[in-house]
Amino acid sequence: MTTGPWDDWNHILKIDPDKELPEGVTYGDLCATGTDAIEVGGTMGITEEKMEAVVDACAEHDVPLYQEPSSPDVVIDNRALEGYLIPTVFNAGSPFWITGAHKDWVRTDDDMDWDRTWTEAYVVMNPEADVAEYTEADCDLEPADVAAYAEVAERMFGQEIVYLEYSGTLGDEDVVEAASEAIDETTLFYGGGIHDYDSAASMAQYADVIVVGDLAHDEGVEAVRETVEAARDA
Ligand SMILES: CC(C)=CCC/C(C)=C/CC/C(C)=C/CC/C(C)=C/COP(=O)(O)OP(=O)(O)O
Ligand SMILES: O=P(O)(O)OC[C@@H](O)CO
Ligand SMILES: [Mg+2]
Repeated sequence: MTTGPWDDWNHILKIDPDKELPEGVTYGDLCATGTDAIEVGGTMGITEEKMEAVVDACAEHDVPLYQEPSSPDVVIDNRALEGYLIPTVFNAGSPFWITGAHKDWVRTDDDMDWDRTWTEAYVVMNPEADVAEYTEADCDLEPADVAAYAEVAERMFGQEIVYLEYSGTLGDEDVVEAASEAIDETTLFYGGGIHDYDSAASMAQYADVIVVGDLAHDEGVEAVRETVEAARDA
């Protein structure tokens, strides 16, 4: 299976263009936390203008930048981006979030930049998160269900990334462990509720890459650094 830059990552910082930074914190400070990559994205309130502003603010700093669009109309064409990580939600309630939005996107673009485009096979796990409501995800899943989704993603759909998304709450270790055991070459991303060294370590023991989001907006740089350290130690 082809590999990607994420093979060498431990930590991603996800910056939400619709959220403020804590007082005194700059995008440059967040780029300098030691994170391996920055994903720019969020579910609600996203516009091209907000996306551009964050990408431009991070562009001069030495960290790979990726856009993670929540819909085709917010995809931006910005050379500072290494590329696009496009979600597809395996447990979505509507096929629109599995292949429909993707079809619409490709249909409107006659010059797709495939060399910079990858997919992330999401399994959305927190029913309270905006992303669960947005995609009408079926979050009522046992570890064995999640493991099966992960195996299907790798073996049947050739996905290079499986993303366990607990956005806003810390996940169940048994679920993350089951998913990690179900896949071989595919890289396991885990995101949701990571807020300190220990919570980062608990997920990084099973996930290949941990994704930290709201912490950057709520707490700032030191808290994010702790999670980078945990990801590296794992
Ligand atoms: C085909 C294209 C270009 C886009 C569609 C991509 C899809 C299927 C998006 C589905 C939704 C999704 C998985 C978005 C990714 C970003 C994400 C999960 C953000 C975090 O969500 P929350 O934390 O719930 O949202 P807020 O923090 O904005 O409330
Ligand atoms: O904001 P948190 O809860 O850290 O979640 C990170 C990321 O998985 C959200 O898409
Ligand atoms: Mg969020």
